Amino acid sequence: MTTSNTGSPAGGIDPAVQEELTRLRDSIDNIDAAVVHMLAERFKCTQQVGRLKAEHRLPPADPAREARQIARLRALAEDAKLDPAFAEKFLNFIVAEVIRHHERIADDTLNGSARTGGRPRTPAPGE
Ligand SMILES: O=C(O)C(=O)C[C@]1(C(=O)O)C=C[C@@H](O)C=C1
Repeated sequence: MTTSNTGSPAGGIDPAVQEELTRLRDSIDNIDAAVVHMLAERFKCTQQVGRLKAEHRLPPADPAREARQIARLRALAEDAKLDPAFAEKFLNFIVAEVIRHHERIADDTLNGSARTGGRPRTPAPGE
């Protein structure tokens, strides 16, 4: 091709099409904002779970719980006409991040940096 693709036709976008696109993008922006807020709330809960697990020396990951969550979300996705494989991948992506947080909290709890307000603990002499 000799012309570059700028993403819009040379004569500009039909105003009716532009209006429809803007309307849909406004909804997408609202949905994305809701997703971010819901994820933030979910992470607030999982941070508390991470602290509880660390205090009681429980393992960061619970594969049996994850299996139940995946089965449930796959069924919900199917009902909602969302690809269940995508729903499973999305949950796994989030849970992997949660487990990383749990491991960090457990580490901080064991090493005492939680008592220093999250700052790295000063190592003892010879450490
Ligand atoms: O329910 C727990 O035990 C959690 O730690 C939360 C959570 C989750 O993000 O949903 C994360 C890790 C576990 O493997 C299972 C579930």
